[in-house]
Amino acid sequence: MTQHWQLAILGAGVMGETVLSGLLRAGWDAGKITVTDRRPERQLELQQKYGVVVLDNAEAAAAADTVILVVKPQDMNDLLTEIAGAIRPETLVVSLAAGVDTAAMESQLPSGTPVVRVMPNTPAQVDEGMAAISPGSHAQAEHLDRVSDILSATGRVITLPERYQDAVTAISGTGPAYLFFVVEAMIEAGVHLGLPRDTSTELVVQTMLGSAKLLRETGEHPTVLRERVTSPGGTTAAAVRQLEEHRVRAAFMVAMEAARDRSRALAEAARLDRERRQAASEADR
Ligand SMILES: NC(=O)C1=CN([C@@H]2O[C@H](COP(=O)(O)OP(=O)(O)OC[C@H]3O[C@@H](n4cnc5c(N)ncnc54)[C@H](OP(=O)(O)O)[C@@H]3O)[C@@H](O)[C@H]2O)C=CC1
Ligand SMILES: O=C(O)[C@@H]1CCC=N1
Repeated sequence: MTQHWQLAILGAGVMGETVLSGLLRAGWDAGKITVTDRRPERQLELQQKYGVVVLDNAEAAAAADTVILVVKPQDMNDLLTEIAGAIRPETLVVSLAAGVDTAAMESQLPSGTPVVRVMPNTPAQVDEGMAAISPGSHAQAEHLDRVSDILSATGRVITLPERYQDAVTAISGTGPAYLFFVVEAMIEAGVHLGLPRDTSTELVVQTMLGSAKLLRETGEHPTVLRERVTSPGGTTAAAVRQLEEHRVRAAFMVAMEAARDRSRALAEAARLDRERRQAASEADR
């Protein structure tokens, strides 16, 4: 893959490393990717493991055409303040943070900076990621193409209006955790039914993988696939009745609403933090 631009990944924790390792697996040039992180031991680890150059945030942003921000939402205001002076008119800024909207980022960057907001997920670690991307007010098709190139190295990419991003965060961004939770519960249930833990784990993981593949490859509605497993008066009907009685479907609904609301609350907290800083800096003058 020909990589025409210099990339900086600012904040190489779980998700930053997921993007970095995915790009390198896909054949991107390590010499054209710089990374940053807060802790010196983490910086050394990244340098040794991936052979990438580690810089500070402002240096990395100044040298890059595309700057990918992968810090926690709560750390975003500090990071934007740190790099704003290093952003050139042609620099594309990409954020992977939950809840942080493009208007908020644009307000902290030089006027006219193209910004793209992304919600990725960790299955990108095995090239089965799902990412939704949304343009800010100055992002053009070429910027979306560039972000799509980066994320399609590790999975699927869709472009959506930004108003959907809180819901996307609740579904595909957070979703792997719900599925791991279900897997944990099923493994534990298998152990309670008397299976050895490793046997229960193998049965559950392969069932999860096979079911996902069946959904994707047949394109059938999940209700149809579930009905095919449900013999009249059989074991599945007995189990699903219990899931309904324990309101598992309703629990998913409220859990995902809570994730969506938390995404919105993170944006609101960041907004209040910016206003507090603004007021403090005006009081200092
Ligand atoms: N994990 C996931 O499944 C997903 C995460 N995201 C988003 O990705 C972002 C990162 O999440 P995640 O990777 O899980 O979090 P991590 O805490 O694992 O990674 C964030 C990293 O950024 C570092 N950091 C913080 N501030 C700075 C700074 N100013 N300069 C350089 N590095 C800094 C942190 O250092 P330190 O450890 O010292 O704090 C940490 O190593 C979040 O905004 C999250 O919403 C989106 C989708 C999925
Ligand atoms: O839990 C979080 O806030 C991040 C965003 C989506 C998945 N993990």
